[in-house]
Amino acid sequence: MNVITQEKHPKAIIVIFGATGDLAKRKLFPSIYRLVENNKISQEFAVVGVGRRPWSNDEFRNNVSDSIQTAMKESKELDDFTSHFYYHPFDVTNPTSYLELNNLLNNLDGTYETEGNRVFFLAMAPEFFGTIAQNLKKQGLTATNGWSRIVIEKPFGHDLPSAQKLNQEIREAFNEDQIYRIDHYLGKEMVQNIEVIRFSNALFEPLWNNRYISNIQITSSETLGVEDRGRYYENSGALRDMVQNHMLQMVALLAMEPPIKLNTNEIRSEKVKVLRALRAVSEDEVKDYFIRGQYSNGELDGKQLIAYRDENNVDDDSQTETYVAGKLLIDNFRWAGVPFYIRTGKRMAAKSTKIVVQFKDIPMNLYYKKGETVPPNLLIINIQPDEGITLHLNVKKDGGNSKPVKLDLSNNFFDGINTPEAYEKLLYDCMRGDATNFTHWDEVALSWSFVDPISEAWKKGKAELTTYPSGSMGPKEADELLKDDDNEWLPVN
Ligand SMILES: NC(=O)C1=CN([C@@H]2O[C@H](COP(=O)(O)OP(=O)(O)OC[C@H]3O[C@@H](n4cnc5c(N)ncnc54)[C@H](OP(=O)(O)O)[C@@H]3O)[C@@H](O)[C@H]2O)C=CC1
Ligand SMILES: O=C1O[C@H](COP(=O)(O)O)[C@@H](O)[C@H](O)[C@H]1O
Repeated sequence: MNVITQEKHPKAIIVIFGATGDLAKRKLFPSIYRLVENNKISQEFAVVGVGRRPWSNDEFRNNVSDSIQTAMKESKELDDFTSHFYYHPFDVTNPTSYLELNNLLNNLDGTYETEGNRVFFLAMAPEFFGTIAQNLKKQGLTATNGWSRIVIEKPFGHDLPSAQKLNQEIREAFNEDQIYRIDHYLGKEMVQNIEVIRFSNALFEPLWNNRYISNIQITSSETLGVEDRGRYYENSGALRDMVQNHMLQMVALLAMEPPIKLNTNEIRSEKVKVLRALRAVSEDEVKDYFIRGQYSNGELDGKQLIAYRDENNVDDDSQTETYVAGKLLIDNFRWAGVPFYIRTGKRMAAKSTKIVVQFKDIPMNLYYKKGETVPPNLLIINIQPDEGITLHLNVKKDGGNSKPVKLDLSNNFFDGINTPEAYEKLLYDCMRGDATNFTHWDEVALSWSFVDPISEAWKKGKAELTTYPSGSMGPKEADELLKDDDNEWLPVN
């Protein structure tokens, strides 16, 4: 059972494994800064960074300072803040070094009165997750008077068997309620808003089913290419990188039943039921339900872009997909017959994550001429870069009969554009013991079970790998997927 602390300003030592890396610099340090600045966590905090580089505390603090200046786009005196940061270099595969780390943590515990509370944030490659978890336990770092929690970055495995193995290794050292598996989409303001939009509006919930909804489309497109992550991405592809986690989590939130209570166990259990109800796609059916693509060269905003195969650390003949579109069916009473279309890709025309809920047509067309169709009502949940909701309605306007209009509740309607960063929220939740927006093992396992036959079919060449020009919205084959159902992708930019 997770106990959410009532303490307003939780206190703990945060140990970041991989503190010299990209994630720590771009996301974690600025998030900790904002938590302290906004008085969310106790001013009595300490952060210990672990990496192999032989940095001193001062070098580490300068790196933290740089990261915050870059993220906040301002230069502020940060010495006071960075004085809470300590660096402890060691190779995480060396068990004896954990004893020295423990001594440091015990000392800092005394200095900052953090009551033995520890967050171990694993911002490192997944092959180290099991070793670190086990050493933390064996060398006594979790045996304190306070609480110990472990935060695991993605990817959580490569397929179901590897995820099971990893889970077992972590579970030998930590209980499920101490494990916080990060899916940073669950920390996004508008992803968290899906539940609120659904369950606090009499307008939507009665319509949220196969009687009134025609289809749901989830798009998460990126303009960035694979950047310097070719080595990782070659073994991952868009299916494992985005679909297995972020996309399926959004499907689960959109499709789940109202939980009995808004607590961790009830919400997770409803999401699990959705993942269990996902219609499995057999290897031979994959080509009918999923399209995979890879970006070729192209142009975006006047800039020439190279093909995926020409990126660093990418095979000249790579078969890795940088784009996936799919049609998912949920076999339960609420959703039978309603396709959930998903698409995600790199080097697309726009950076945009949006959910479009398309309602069914009204029974009779009174206002449009014969041959004209009434534009469908749409509820659009804008996740990023704009945050908000847009409702497409038809009203009488400009003296005409009926015209489509948009009811737009965007950023400035909500409380400011500066909604907290996903990592900021998730770190705070973890320190309060709230695991609701982290993925339970059952969700991870079910997601891999769904995704594995797809990657297996692709590995066996059972479906074509198409290409799409960089700067486009993906391969044309993805349009066919919807056309077969008389649907089409609705624009996201
Ligand atoms: N970067 C991102 O935006 C995202 C990253 N992730 C995940 O976060 C994790 C970290 O990613 P990222 O920060 O990009 O990776 P980096 O390669 O930038 O950083 C890796 C870190 O691991 C440390 N490290 C590697 N081997 C050892 C070792 N044997 N002992 C001690 N430290 C070691 C490195 O320290 P040193 O070099 O000093 O040894 C470095 O701090 C990965 O699981 C990734 O998938 C997830 C989502 C987004
Ligand atoms: O987890 C990941 O997400 C990012 C996209 O995240 P967003 O918050 O910018 O939408 C993606 O670029 C990366 O490949 C993937 O690992």
